Amino acid sequence: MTVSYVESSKLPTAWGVFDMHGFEDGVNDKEHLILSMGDVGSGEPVLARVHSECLTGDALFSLRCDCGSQLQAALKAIADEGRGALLYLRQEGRGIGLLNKIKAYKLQDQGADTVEANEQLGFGADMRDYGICKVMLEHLNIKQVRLMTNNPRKVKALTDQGVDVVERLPLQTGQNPHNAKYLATKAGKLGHLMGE
Ligand SMILES: Nc1nc2c(ncn2[C@@H]2O[C@H](COP(=O)(O)OP(=O)(O)OP(=O)(O)O)[C@@H](O)[C@H]2O)c(=O)[nH]1
Ligand SMILES: [Zn+2]
Repeated sequence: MTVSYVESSKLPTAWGVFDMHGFEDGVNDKEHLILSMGDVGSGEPVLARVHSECLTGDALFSLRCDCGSQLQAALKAIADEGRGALLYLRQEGRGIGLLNKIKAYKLQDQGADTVEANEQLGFGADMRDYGICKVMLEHLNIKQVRLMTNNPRKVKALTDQGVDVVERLPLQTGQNPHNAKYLATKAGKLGHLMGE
């Protein structure tokens, strides 16, 4: 087991008061979070979001992607149900890191799409690893999830490691003129299900 639970506290947000649980990844020293609300360990499937860190979108209001809008929509959906969990995974830039994402953005400014930019830098299109999710979910006794995502590969990655994804819920929000090409590339090259 590479990820270990460290501590929990309350986290009041604009949408309600979440329970924040901190985890430490022993392999790469990354610090991951779950924000949960309600009795998620009761055995009923849990409304869940596995969100990959995007500093520019989540914290800096970037319109280059849809991450910030998806993060807000997921937290609101969980608060509306009064029960759910958001895993916040520190795999910035689809796993290549913030500084490499800036390099990828520069290549995109020069005409590359999000996949081509990663490849020109010597990375795969998507370097993320969801291997820690099961242990994090098990800590809260979550066995079945209703997953908010447009990414079927994320569903498969979780299923492959033994997380029971009983339902996939589209999470389409935050479209704007600046991210139109980005979203089209996700649908065309990365298999994201858009337009539902
Ligand atoms: N390398 C790279 N990473 C990006 C870029 N734009 C966003 N990201 C990162 O992509 C991750 C989010 O992944 P997305 O492909 O937008 O969405 P997803 O998580 O696969 O799918 P959803 O669950 O539907 O949101 C975050 O880690 C972002 O930092 C980009 O142009 N290049
Ligand atoms: Zn983003």
